[in-house]
Amino acid sequence: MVVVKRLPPLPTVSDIIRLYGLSAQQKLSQNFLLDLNLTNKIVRYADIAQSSCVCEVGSGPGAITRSILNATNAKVLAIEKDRRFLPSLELLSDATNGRLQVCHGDILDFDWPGSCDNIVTPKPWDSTGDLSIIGNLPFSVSIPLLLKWLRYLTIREGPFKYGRTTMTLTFQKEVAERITAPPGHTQRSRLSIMVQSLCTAKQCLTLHSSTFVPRPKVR
Ligand SMILES: C[S@@+](CC[C@H](N)C(=O)[O-])C[C@H]1O[C@@H](n2cnc3c(N)ncnc32)[C@H](O)[C@@H]1O
Repeated sequence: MVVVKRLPPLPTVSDIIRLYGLSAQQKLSQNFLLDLNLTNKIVRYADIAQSSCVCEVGSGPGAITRSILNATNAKVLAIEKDRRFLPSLELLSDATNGRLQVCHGDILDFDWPGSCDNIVTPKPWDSTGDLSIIGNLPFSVSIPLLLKWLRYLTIREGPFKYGRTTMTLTFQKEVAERITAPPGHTQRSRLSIMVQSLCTAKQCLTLHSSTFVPRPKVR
């Protein structure tokens, strides 16, 4: 039986936002999830219990981060571009005895080998790897990031050199529909073909815009 060490009592994510004065910035697509029941559900869909390392893209105030830390014993790399979130993420890191590592930077330039080679054991390409990726993606970055990762997939580089990597990511609804559209579907596009030729893609959950704070202007 695997015993998962849960986080000690902490201020709520809403308290963290208030305490640190973390107003959302539209230019960084900051739309936060504050409901831990929902972030727990997202993490359950991600099925990361067996992963030894979980990379979270854009941790922000850390609700998904907390859910990952409560659900698994994995090492968590929180990649966040906005330095205003670093103190609150470091606070969370202290509560985990360093199981959470905070990486300040842009996910588009992330040094995968430098950050993961010492933590993740490479597996054969066709078997489940020890690395998982999760993220409530900044909408402004989601398509360039996906295209960059598809390129990495073809050469088995970046996050894809450790075996099969599970990615659980949020996209705008119409982008998710394009990614998963089967042949003949009205949303079938180049994106559907590129993604589906390299990955198994499925839509797990539809998040209503009212679940984000602030509410995004897109669907
Ligand atoms: C939609 S918010 C999600 C925040 C948090 N994970 C949540 O669910 O509440 C996107 C987060 O990604 C961060 N971000 C934006 N662009 C980024 C980039 N290029 N690299 C890393 N993080 C980025 C933002 O600062 C923000 O914290």
